[in-house]
Amino acid sequence: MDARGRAGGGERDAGDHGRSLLARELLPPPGGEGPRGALQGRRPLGGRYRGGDRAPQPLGALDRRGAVARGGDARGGRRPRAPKPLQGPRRRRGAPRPEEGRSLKRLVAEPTRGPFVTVEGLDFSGKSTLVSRLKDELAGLDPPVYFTREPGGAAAAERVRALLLDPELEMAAWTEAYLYAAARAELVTREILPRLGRGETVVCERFLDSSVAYQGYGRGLGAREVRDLNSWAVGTVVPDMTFYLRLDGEERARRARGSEAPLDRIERVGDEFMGRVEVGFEEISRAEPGRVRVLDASLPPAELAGTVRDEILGLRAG
Ligand SMILES: Nc1ncnc2c1ncn2[C@@H]1O[C@H](COP(=O)(O)OP(=O)(O)OP(=O)(O)O)[C@@H](O)[C@H]1O
Ligand SMILES: Cc1cn([C@H]2C[C@H](O)[C@@H](COP(=O)(O)O)O2)c(=O)[nH]c1=O
Repeated sequence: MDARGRAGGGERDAGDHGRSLLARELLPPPGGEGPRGALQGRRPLGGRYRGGDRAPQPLGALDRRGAVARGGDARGGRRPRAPKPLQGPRRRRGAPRPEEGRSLKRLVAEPTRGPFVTVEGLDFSGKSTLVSRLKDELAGLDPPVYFTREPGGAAAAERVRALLLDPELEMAAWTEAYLYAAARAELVTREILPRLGRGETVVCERFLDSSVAYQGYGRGLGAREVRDLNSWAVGTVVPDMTFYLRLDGEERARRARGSEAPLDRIERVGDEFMGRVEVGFEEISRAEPGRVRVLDASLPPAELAGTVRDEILGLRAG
């Protein structure tokens, strides 16, 4: 349960059961080092990134297969030890399986990556309402649609969520940014990557854009710095499509007043902060019109859900 008493969308103890080959390769051995073997040789935590002038990988730059397949360092630097890539040719759903005689390993390495969709927006813009309708509209599909949220969606990440949203806690802006990134690393490694690798669709309420908007713009840490920090957490996982729920301040304030739940630590920061966060989301959507679809969040919930459902079905159809 979170600060508002809501259960996590995809919360479950990931455990070891049913984990895909890909996930097993990404997860550390017991007592091992970290979510990616790639974390060897990383820059030290703490202090600002002084890694020189290499730009982080632009969001939205990778195609669906490539986003998971390529194991290289998103910053073009030292190549991390790459996970085994999903690099085989794409097999259309229903097409004949590769001919007999090919090794099991080869077959395992050839699933079609599923679409990764995120829902973004300011607090009270209607993300949870939209996602809850989508759960009904997209139930029972094969491959399934998996719904999750950030921060959270995995046992350890839900614990981090509780810390992040605890109104009793104070923390430095970089501490906050690292904790969001840590929760993201857990969710990506344990839940998102394995599912995409099995061809499932993943819909995530908030993702990296929220860190860029809230910590990068809102807290003033810088969009590039926050993306850079998060490159270790997301690896090469980039949303195929992001729905940004745009809502004017007045309607947002009206919805906030109508909410009975106590405000969490971030919601308490104040209007100026939220104004900067909004600028962040607007900048992201301007910079990446191909990935970010802006929705008028004042439309009726059923209309919004219908639009997003159709887009997701379109993505699944390829
Ligand atoms: N399309 C809509 N039209 C009118 N009211 C809406 C709409 N969508 C959501 N609401 C209402 O706005 C309030 C906030 O919605 P919701 O909890 O879905 O937002 P949220 O973006 O998930 O918020 P948070 O990020 O703070 O969790 C709720 O009272 C909800 O009923
Ligand atoms: C992922 C992410 C979230 N936040 C903020 C945004 C919200 O205020 C809370 C999450 O609560 P919600 O009810 O689930 O929307 O956390 C952030 O500041 N940075 C992030 O990366």
